[in-house]
Amino acid sequence: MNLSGKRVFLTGGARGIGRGISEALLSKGAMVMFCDINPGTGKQTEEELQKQYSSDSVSFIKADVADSQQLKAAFEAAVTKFGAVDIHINNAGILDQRIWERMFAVNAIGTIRGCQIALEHMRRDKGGHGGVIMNVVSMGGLGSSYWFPAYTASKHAVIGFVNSWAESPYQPQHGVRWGCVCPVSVDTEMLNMEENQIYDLSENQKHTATHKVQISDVVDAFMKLVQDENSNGALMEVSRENNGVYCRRQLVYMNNVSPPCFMDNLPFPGQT
Ligand SMILES: NC(=O)C1=CN([C@@H]2O[C@H](COP(=O)(O)OP(=O)(O)OC[C@H]3O[C@@H](n4cnc5c(N)ncnc54)[C@H](O)[C@@H]3O)[C@@H](O)[C@H]2O)C=CC1
Ligand SMILES: CC/C=C\CC(=O)/C=C/C=C\C=C\C=C\[C@@H](O)[C@@H](O)C/C=C\CCC(=O)O
Repeated sequence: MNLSGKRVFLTGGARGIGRGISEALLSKGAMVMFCDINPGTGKQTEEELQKQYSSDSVSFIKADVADSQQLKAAFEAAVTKFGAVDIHINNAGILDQRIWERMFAVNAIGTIRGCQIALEHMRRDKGGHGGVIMNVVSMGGLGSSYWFPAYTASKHAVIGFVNSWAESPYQPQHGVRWGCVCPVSVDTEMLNMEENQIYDLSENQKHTATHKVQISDVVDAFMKLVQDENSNGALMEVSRENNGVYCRRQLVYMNNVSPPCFMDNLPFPGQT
């Protein structure tokens, strides 16, 4: 997929992985509008990216993804500015077991709502132009993680939702391609946690020190996934062991026959 001229809306782009993805897309000629709950960092990032690229190609809008009206208004602002959105990226997320219901509202409900808003806009069977919906999930969404169960559940919810749309027999009519990047711990502000924010903080810190990856690793994997037009409903792991490897790479629906799912890290047939 050629990213030049593509119109992107991304959530949680003020810093961290979201900012990294925005920069990579801008460097390929895409246009990005990003939202964030933090107006100070959002504005600052907007200024820095506008200097580096151009003021037309990137802009910030304040929105809390857990607030349906704010999220919808932010997405609509991108549609108004660009004419349409081709790529929607749900990235905003938090990790704090003390406020697990809020965490669900942001990670699961905010992401699912983002998918629904983007799908309604993009689906060809309702007059849209098709598009791509990508999600920054977590390796926690692929299995169990006893040190943050509710966070893990919020990420499982996203994968269940995305899989269901990606595998729909109507997916070809929708013309929307789906994907999830699933990183292990990433060296971002999210790792700066207080006691009680997760269970077993010290054990987790030891694990993180030896396993964490960098934002650039997630960005590289994301760029591979977003450009791979032969994927739909793919889950891409980002870890030191399996960086940018498909845990599941699902073929685009063909002839109305359920496509194969690859649930391991073996190379996709025909790939090295
Ligand atoms: N850092 C890590 O170890 C990992 C992070 N992830 C996921 O990656 C995504 C990005 O995380 P990071 O960049 O690491 O975190 P981060 O904390 O550095 O950045 C998250 C951004 O999202 C924004 N945000 C938070 N709540 C929001 C809301 N309600 N509405 C709009 N914006 C909001 C924050 O203000 C911040 O700018 C999250 O979904 C996270 O769960 C996944 C695996 C590992
Ligand atoms: C410290 C927390 C910071 C950020 C949040 C976050 O998302 C971090 C996640 C870090 C690690 C999660 C690992 C979870 C792993 C288990 O669910 C595994 O059982 C995954 C299972 C299979 C993966 C596919 C494979 O390798 O075959």
